Amino acid sequence: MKIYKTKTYKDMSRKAANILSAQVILKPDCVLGLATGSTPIGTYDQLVEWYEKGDLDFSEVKTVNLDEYRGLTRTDDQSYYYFMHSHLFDRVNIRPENTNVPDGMAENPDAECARYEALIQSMGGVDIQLLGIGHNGHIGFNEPGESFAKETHCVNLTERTIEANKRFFATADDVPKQAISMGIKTIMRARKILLIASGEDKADIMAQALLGPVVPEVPASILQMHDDVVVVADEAALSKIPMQDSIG
Ligand SMILES: O=P(O)(O)OC[C@H]1O[C@](O)(CO)[C@@H](O)[C@@H]1O
Repeated sequence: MKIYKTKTYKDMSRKAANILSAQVILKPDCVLGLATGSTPIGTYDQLVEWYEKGDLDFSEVKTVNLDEYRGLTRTDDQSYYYFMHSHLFDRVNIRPENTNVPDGMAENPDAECARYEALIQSMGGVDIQLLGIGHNGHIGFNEPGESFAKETHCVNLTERTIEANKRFFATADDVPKQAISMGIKTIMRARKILLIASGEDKADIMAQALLGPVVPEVPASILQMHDDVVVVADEAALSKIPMQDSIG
């Protein structure tokens, strides 16, 4: 595991975008695994900036997103489909047909999970998977206690996640109670994983995830078992991890 400590959120975003860009430049038809949440927004903004300068070409890039709420339409501004289009897909030259987000409106969610998992495999797997981390250690929507062996599946969101995400909705009651998410097994199959985190409120969980025991109660702890993980986080998020290096 390689850990880059940056001074600020902006530096974190630039470094993360740098790592994703390197993947796109080295393999123009790569498969990027993408994430939502507030943390990756700066990373996507940086990628867009470099694209606008002519330094990046997404015309052959394919993407698969980690997760999607159940019950939100694509036009709902809180759906992850909408998020990805507004923060990245509609701002670069990626082909819409090369982007993939689970269908949260699928009538048969189990069939949708199976379709999505098969799709990822048929694309040849994920070259680099971007991840944020929840305060309870979730990655994607894999909540504490879930088996590490799961592939794409339907998830019941925890109260803590609903609480954390209610800031994006009118009330906590409006936050969907379920989601479709890549499982830990799916995530761990990615050839490279890029975990990003920012802010003091993530310091405890980052220390638990990176230094604590590998247990389903801290889903992100499984990343210690992956042989190509890069962590990019700001000083605040890494403040409970003893280390020297700092960039940016
Ligand atoms: O980046 P944020 O907003 O702190 O969210 C952290 C995690 O929580 C989620 O938004 C889901 O609750 C994930 O998509 C994300 O990785």
